[in-house]
Amino acid sequence: MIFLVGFMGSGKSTVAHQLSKDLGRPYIEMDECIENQEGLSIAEMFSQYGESYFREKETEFLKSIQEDSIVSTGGGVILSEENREILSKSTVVYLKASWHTIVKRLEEDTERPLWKGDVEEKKSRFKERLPIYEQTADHIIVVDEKTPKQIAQEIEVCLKD
Ligand SMILES: Nc1ncnc2c1ncn2[C@@H]1O[C@H](COP(=O)(O)OP(=O)(O)OP(=O)(O)O)[C@@H](O)[C@H]1O
Ligand SMILES: O=C(O)C1=C[C@@H](O)[C@@H](O)[C@H](O)C1
Ligand SMILES: [Mg+2]
Repeated sequence: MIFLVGFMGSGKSTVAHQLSKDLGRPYIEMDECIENQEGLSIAEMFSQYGESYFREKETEFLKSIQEDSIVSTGGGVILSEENREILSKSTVVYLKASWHTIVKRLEEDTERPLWKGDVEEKKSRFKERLPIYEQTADHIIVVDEKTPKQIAQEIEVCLKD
């Protein structure tokens, strides 16, 4: 299993798709799978049942993955110790994007429940998570100013080591 982790907008979904094509391996979009299982969007889960409900579903989903695949995780997957424990049994790649890159990419976004409101709040969430992504990762790939193809190729090199 290869887990791609990183903040919202760091390119996990985009790069997972590219890697999957390059390596001929299946990929899983965690957020989407949970939404399908629950029959609700993430925004609806947050508003109807609260963030903790979504976090429980995230852990259940991680535990249930069987197929050896490339997993595009949710941005907050590294928050729980239990999740980090599960991730540590596989290869974890952190897509490290700068704050500037994230803001540029999510400028138009209205869907992500944790990308709303006060900019300082969002920035402090970003800063708080940085060290956790780094500690959880086996490989750190800086993604700023790179194409998805370049990023996938860098990952492929790391995976060979
Ligand atoms: N290397 C890149 N260069 C330019 N734009 C990119 C790159 N990677 C992703 N993007 C764009 O940035 C936005 C966010 O990318 P993506 O949805 O892949 O991020 P994510 O990490 O999966 O986010 P989330 O955690 O919210 O699911 C998309 O509009 C995507 O097209
Ligand atoms: O960063 C986060 O905490 C999140 C990121 C998204 O991928 C979703 O998993 C959800 O919106 C929460
Ligand atoms: Mg995504």
